[in-house]
Amino acid sequence: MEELRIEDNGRLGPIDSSRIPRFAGAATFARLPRLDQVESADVAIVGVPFDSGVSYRPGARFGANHVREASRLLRPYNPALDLSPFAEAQVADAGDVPVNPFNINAAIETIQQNALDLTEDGARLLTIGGDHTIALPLLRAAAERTGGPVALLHFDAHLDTWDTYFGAEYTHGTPFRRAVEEGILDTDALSHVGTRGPLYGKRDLEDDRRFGFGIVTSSDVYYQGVRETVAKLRDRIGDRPLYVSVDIDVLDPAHAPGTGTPEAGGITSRELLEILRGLRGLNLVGADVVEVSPAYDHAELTGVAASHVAYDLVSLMSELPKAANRTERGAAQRTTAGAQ
Ligand SMILES: N=C(N)NCCCC(=O)O
Ligand SMILES: [Zn+2]
Ligand SMILES: [Zn+2]
Repeated sequence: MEELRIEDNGRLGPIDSSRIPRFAGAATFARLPRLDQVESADVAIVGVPFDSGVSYRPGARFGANHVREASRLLRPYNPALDLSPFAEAQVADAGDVPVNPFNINAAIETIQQNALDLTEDGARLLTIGGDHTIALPLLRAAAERTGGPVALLHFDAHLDTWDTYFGAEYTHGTPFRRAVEEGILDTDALSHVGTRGPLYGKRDLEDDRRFGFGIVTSSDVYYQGVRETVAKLRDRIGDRPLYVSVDIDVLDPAHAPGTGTPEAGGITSRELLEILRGLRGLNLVGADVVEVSPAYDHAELTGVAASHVAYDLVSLMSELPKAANRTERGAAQRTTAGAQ
């Protein structure tokens, strides 16, 4: 069947929802073309169906396709930024990374390799998870591409700088401690936003501070508001290469019930979107939206919130030039299959 896509500014855009009902056909993110349907992408969106690193409720392996389904209603013009992201840049859906559900180390390696492959030509990568374990290989790939440590802006109810769970080093509660240990994060420019909820002990916060993180808690966002939050974050990030990781549980469970480790007292989707829009112009080299677990979702609330978060992140990326990669890995070094 003919796809009847919008073409704008030479870019192959979404299927035209005025001619093919938006609820028809297979879902790609925002009904965009698949990566194999375009010559090359400036912004690629990839799914990582992996949830073998969770400590509580499972199901985030189904998150990427849930977000794709919920993204059918997105439209091509973003009024909040006065921008048409799919005309500004060629954006495409790269499908899912074929991750091993039984071997976390193998999955991490596959994710890293696929992220490197997808960014080889300077494309900026937005990943839809998956549990938060996947941020580690994505950060490794981002740091390899930029040729040094990256700034991190981490939206989450949780710190995710814990050490181990049941002796396991690579879990969804530990990616950012591992990343600091590996030297791939710029420890002058690390921020958590939306943190809240009970911890194991005060030591969690002491460790986190020692690693270099600054914290804007969920309550801080409430008391100081979006503008001051954005100003503080921008100040800390400066012009460094920036990776943004969004755990959807940063939102209050009322806004995003479909997640694995929910905590009361979260920020609203409006606050999150406004903070993201406040990052306009920063050197966003990569981003993810993780921890969407559809079995716990209701009325697609979480899927819709995550799809809008992804849309605004793609909008920010669409305005940036292709990334100037500092390092490149030859094809011979690749050991894994390309994204499916
Ligand atoms: N990354 C997420 N969503 N959660 C981490 C929670 C770790 C814990 O169960 O203590
Ligand atoms: Zn979390
Ligand atoms: Zn997390």
